[in-house]
Amino acid sequence: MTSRSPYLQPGRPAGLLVVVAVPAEAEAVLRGLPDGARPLPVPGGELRRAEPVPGLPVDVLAGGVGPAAAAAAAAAALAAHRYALVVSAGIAGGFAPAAPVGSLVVADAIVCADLGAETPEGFADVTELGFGTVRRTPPPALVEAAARALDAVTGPVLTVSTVTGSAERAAALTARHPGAVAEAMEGFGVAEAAARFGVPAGEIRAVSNPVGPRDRAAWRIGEALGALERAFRTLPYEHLLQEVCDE
Ligand SMILES: O=C(O)c1cccc(C(=O)CC[C@H]2O[C@@H](n3cnc4c(=O)[nH]cnc43)[C@H](O)[C@@H]2O)c1
Repeated sequence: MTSRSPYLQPGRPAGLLVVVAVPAEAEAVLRGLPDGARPLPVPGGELRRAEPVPGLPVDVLAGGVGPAAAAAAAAAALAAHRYALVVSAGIAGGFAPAAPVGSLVVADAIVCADLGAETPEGFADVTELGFGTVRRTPPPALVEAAARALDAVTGPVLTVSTVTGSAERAAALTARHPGAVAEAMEGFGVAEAAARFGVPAGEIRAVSNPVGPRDRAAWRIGEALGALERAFRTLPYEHLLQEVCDE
């Protein structure tokens, strides 16, 4: 096993960190994992550690809603424990027709869609403005293995700080990010924290609502949480960890 990450040393266990936003998502993920997850402290709270494969810990942390809370929570866990892979997970809005309600999505790019400035020529992201990045790319082998196992759609997943509530904004996002399959609020924060620790990151989402005109009554959160549970029951953990260690 070879790895560029200083966090993956031979003989030292390193598992998977799953960062969700809220406790309902954490419970759904944990229902998909073997019983007996135990609490472990992290700065500012606690996570729950399950072991779907002996010696392979899967830690589930509810980090809060939005990219800032997610980044802070992920960084705290990464500083406290050793991980080979970090995954942002939860419910999301799906872009039609690629990602209908109830479907699962695996990000092949994690894109911060609203970090930038309005200019006379339109929106310019921070990369265009000359500061940092708005895109993190999960390891392709990880994306392929997870998507195959979950029968999931793959494509860019956008991180936004405001849930889209109009057809106009949905159209603007797909025009700027062709092929985007979903939007959520935490993925880029988690990926930024992971990058700082030299750990690969991915994003898995279960679609609870279409991205578009605001219709809160149409959100199918129960259905999405069920899909999230199935995803975490199905993931081939050993294979995924091996893929990122072999990168
Ligand atoms: O609009 C509301 O009334 C409302 C009430 C409670 C919660 C919300 C949220 O926006 C929760 C955001 C939460 O869920 C993820 N999520 C799910 N669907 C979307 C979406 O279409 N766009 C962005 N984020 C979404 C997100 O990752 C947050 O964790 C709204």
